Amino acid sequence: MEEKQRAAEEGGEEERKGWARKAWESIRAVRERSPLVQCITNFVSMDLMANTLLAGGASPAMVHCLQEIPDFTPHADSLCINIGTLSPDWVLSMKASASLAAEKGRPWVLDPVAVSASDFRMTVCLDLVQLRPTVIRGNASEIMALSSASLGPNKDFQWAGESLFKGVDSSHGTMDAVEAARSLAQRSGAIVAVSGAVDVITDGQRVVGVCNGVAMMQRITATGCAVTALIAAFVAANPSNPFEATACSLSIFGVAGELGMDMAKGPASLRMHMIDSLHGLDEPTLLSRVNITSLSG
Ligand SMILES: Nc1ncnc2c1ncn2[C@@H]1O[C@H](COP(=O)(O)OP(=O)(O)O)[C@@H](O)[C@H]1O
Ligand SMILES: Cc1ncsc1CCOP(=O)(O)O
Ligand SMILES: [Mg+2]
Repeated sequence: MEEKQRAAEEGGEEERKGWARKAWESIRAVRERSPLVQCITNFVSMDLMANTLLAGGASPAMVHCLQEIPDFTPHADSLCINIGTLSPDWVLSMKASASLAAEKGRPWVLDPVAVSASDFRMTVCLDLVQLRPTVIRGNASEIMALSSASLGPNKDFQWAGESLFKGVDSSHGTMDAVEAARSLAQRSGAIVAVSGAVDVITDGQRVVGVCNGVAMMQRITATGCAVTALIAAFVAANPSNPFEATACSLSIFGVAGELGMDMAKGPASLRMHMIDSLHGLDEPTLLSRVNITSLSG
């Protein structure tokens, strides 16, 4: 019995080390290739998102003007679409850009911020899901609401508590969202990532959990938006495996949060130290801290 337990623990450590190695290779690829990431994002997140991309080794560009999309999107290595401060003219840009990215075979990532805040937001998000995002990253409440709505209006199946949620912060834990995420991934063809204390990533079959980060990250606005953009950079630089790239980017962002927290006095200084830590992340630190494990076969 003891022997079996030891073997399982050793297996777990071997798996963790394997993921840590992948995480290091994936950030190296971002640093080497410096992918150009086009962001159509909310006003709140623009600064943190651009600085997170730069600290991670990517090149951010906040370009949302409809007239610029045909010239710009084909040159971007990936695209991040975030519905946080939505308005009708931006929806046109989002759809044009997502269609072009898909046409060119470029990855694009969707952040369904506060998707259940209004019918308008939900309808736009469902339309965007039809344009086949490579990755969808939201918090638990957002993924549960989007997954439920994507089943269609006549389906009587509802995720518990989903209708109570209206704001940008989650009122659910990520473990409540595993089945919703898996179901959304299967129906959309996207990798679905649910952020929280344990980030959950699924391609509809495999499910992994990322146990990095600190709770204080939730007290800084736009950390979720920023990690979605980081996913877009990682998927661009590691195109052959978007599932692994997504898990690695969430883990790396979490590690930056952990390192930043060692120096921070509160949310404002954590924001600064997190960016510094992401920029300075080295191989030994990453190899010892990445904490990704399978949650199912
Ligand atoms: N309780 C927590 N412990 C550790 N990390 C967390 C916790 N809550 C959120 N995070 C991290 O903070 C980042 C933003 O996630 P989250 O707050 O869920 O997104 P959003 O801002 O979209 O609601 C993610 O990298 C996530 O892993
Ligand atoms: C506060 C707020 N309001 C509209 S978008 C936004 C930022 C949300 O950022 P995040 O989803 O990363 O918490
Ligand atoms: Mg969010």
